[in-house]
Amino acid sequence: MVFNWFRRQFNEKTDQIQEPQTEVKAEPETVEKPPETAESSEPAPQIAEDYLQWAKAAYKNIQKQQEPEPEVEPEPEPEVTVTNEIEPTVLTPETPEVETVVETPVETVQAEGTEPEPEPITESVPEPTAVLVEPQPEPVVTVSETEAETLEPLPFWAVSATERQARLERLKETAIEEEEPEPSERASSDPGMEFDQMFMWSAQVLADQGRRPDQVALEEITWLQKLWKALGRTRRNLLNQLKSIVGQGPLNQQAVDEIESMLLQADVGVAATDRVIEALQSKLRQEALPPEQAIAYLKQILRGILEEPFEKGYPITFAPEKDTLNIWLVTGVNGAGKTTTIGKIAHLAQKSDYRCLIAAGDTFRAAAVDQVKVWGDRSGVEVVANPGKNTDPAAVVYDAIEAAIARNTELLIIDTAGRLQNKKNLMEELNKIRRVIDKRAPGATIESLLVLDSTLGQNGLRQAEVFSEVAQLSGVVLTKLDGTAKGGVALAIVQQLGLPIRFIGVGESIEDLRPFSSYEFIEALLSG
Ligand SMILES: Nc1nc2c(ncn2[C@@H]2O[C@H](COP(=O)(O)OP(=O)(O)OP(=O)(O)O)[C@@H](O)[C@H]2O)c(=O)[nH]1
Repeated sequence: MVFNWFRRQFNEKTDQIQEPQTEVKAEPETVEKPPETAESSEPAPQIAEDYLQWAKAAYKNIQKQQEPEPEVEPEPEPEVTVTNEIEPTVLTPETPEVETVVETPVETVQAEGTEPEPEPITESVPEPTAVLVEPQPEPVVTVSETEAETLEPLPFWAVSATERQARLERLKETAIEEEEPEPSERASSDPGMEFDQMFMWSAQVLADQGRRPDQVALEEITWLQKLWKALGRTRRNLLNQLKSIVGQGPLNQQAVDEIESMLLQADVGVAATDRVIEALQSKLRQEALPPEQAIAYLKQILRGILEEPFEKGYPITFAPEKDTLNIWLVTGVNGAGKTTTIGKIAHLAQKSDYRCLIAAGDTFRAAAVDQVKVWGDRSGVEVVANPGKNTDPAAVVYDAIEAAIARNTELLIIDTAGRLQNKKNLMEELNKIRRVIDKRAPGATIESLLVLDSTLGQNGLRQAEVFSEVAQLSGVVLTKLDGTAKGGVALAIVQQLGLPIRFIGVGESIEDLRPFSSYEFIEALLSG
């Protein structure tokens, strides 16, 4: 089964008609919700029961997804080599014959301190200069064996009661005699269906967005739990203060002042904080807000800020179009997490059934090129790179487009300059890359993503402003949200730049990046 993360759609590889799932806007009001949950945010017991029913149905559906495919005579699956992280070899003419594209690397030596002379983009196809680095084939193993190795065993709550019992037996045999841990708070009285609170929170977030239990995939629940954990620091800071502020009864001016300082501490930034305070105060003038509704209203204001770019014309869905060439330029200062992000997006594209290719266009440092190759190996995506030092990025892009066209690639991810020292050079380099694309792939859909380190807080904003002036950005990738207690910077960035956040990174591993959902982000910040 393929889960298209870019569209959060669930396309089983059967001819079963999947009801297309509309892109869920973050405002739950705009999405059908069980009527009883339309108003209050605090589920009454009856509503909790609804969530529980929903969770049970989702859990059963997830279990069904995990069952091995029924034994049918499938056509022999092509053997897939899954490569682990190993040193790639740069293909050079001496490399033993391989079927990939091998170019004679052109060693260009630049006089010190001069930018390489821009090569004239001639009409005739120039001697290609980049090489295609294929991950070194490991001893061929079938994907299923590898999946078994690399996939974490299913979480405790996602296996059947018998499997759970078996695991407990195995644990007891090997466990050192210890106090039996207090069972975590159960969200269900039914012994056959014991969910932890995290599963229930994930289920509620999906149910509130109008998702049907039979549309939910295990990897969505897993991601929501990762998001919840990653935002833990920011949530604890915000929620503890918020509950003590709104807990004093209907919101008053003093409470609003305290909320203002709380938001500024969370790096929401002055502009976005002013908007929140203004909205709260005008609401105050209309009606007294009891605690739960005050928090629910605050969530709504914050979501409104994060979704404003969509009202200004940015598309809600940010997904490569199938069966066409999409080119995503990735930019950002070195250290922001650009290379890691490229590897994660390539991995997500692979998982979502897109044919993907990476171009190592940040040629300023050889180390950056090598790093992109390592992430190419990790994600199983080929990398087009130029073995020369400080070569012309446009030449790498040119060859990458050639390779992409030859392979019917659907998503070409281009790593671009990571330096900000000289805005003019950066702008020229990015414009030249766009000219090459316009010339070699005029029909391609081009997007440009800025990778920002969320731990930089307000300093990241200044960086973002410079890039947004020169790079015609489609959106932002916010990294390292797991590393900061100031997740509020997301609001500051959207408010300041008017750009949507497209992806968030919550860890160093390849699974730690997913498309951004303002609803889920705010729920993970302010629920609990
Ligand atoms: N905790 C955490 N670390 C991250 C995340 N994204 C990237 N990193 C780490 O941040 C560091 C920099 O990431 P890179 O991808 O190398 O950054 P870069 O922008 O390519 O910078 P250069 O490598 O200098 O070109 C690495 O140690 C990454 O593992 C994230 O979401 N969370």
